[in-house]
Amino acid sequence: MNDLTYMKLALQLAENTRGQTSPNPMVGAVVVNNGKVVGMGAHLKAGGGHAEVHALYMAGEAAIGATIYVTLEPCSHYGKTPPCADLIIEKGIKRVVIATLDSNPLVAGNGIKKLQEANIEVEVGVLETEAKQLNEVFFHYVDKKTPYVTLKTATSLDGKIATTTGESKWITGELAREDVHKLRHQHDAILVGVGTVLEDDPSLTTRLKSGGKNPIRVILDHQLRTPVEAKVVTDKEAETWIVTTREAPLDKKEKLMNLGVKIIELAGDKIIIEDLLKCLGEKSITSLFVEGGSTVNDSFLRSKCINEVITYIAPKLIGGSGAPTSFSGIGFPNLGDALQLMIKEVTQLGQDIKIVSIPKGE
Ligand SMILES: Nc1c(/N=C/[C@@H](O)[C@H](O)[C@H](O)COP(=O)(O)O)[nH]c(=O)[nH]c1=O
Ligand SMILES: [Zn+2]
Repeated sequence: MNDLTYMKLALQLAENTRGQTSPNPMVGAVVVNNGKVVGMGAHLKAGGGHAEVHALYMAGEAAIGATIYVTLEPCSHYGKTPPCADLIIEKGIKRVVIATLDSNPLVAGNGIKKLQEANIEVEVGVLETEAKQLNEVFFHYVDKKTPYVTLKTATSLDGKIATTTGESKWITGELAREDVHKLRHQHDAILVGVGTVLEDDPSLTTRLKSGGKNPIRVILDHQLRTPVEAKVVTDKEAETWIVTTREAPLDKKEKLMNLGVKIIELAGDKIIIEDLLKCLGEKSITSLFVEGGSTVNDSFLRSKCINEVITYIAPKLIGGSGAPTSFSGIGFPNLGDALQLMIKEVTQLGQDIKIVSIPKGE
């Protein structure tokens, strides 16, 4: 067993908390003494104990002279819990192996400095790429203060999201749709346009056999056309925020607010995606799952604010020039302006293909 083995275990512990630690990063820690794992832990929720605290608590006396593997630099500032760097020193740890530094420039390196001043051996960069990938949403949010945007589409082989008569249930199969619900669980918020609310009356909740949390539902609706009897208003399954503009009629605003909907009014008479993301970031939304429809997708596409695209393709041919595709609106008239992506992953889910891609140059 070596450093890689134990850091892989720490990364696995962190990965399994995906969707429950926001707005904090996912972190895993493993304490090893004389070739034996004597403690392990993960940060389970924001405000809860950090991974190192759980692992050191489990290790007890066995932490003396041991090595701790942590996927992110131990914190050195008093947040909701005392600094882990101090605890590591207090518990007698001899060596600290860290996968990656904290991305917050205010704290990066302070934890390490504290440890080295206490004559603890520190090594940084073990499985660094994996650790950065694990928390790419967190690092993006710390850096930009806006949510990491994942745009998802589900189409037939000929790129349709519905038939010419608007029928769309379902294009993709069980496994692909279950995968979408896992993504909903992992995101702080899910976003659709009012067109999708009017067309599908979606609930936008997470329905997984193993349970899962419902993301906050964000509806883009600049004239406030969302019906008061829509599921997202009446089902009380999750918070619903409707983003609108000064064009919204006052009486409709009051009616929806009385039904528990949060109304976010942006300046101007149309919704600018950059302003929307800034506003959501200020409300601690670190990850946003854009589930369409085609008008909203077009606005995000042209805003160049997409961080990841997930495309599900079903082996069906729907046809019909009037059948909608995943992006409508004006798009990019010049091919040279098209959003160039890089494919990161292609998997098959039942009969459907899932493609994960990111904008080139990300
Ligand atoms: N038509 C399809 C989708 N359609 C996606 C959206 O248009 C739907 O309104 C939304 O998923 C409905 O949300 P719900 O009510 O919470 O189930 N998405 C998919 O992955 N496959 C499809 O075949
Ligand atoms: Zn900590």
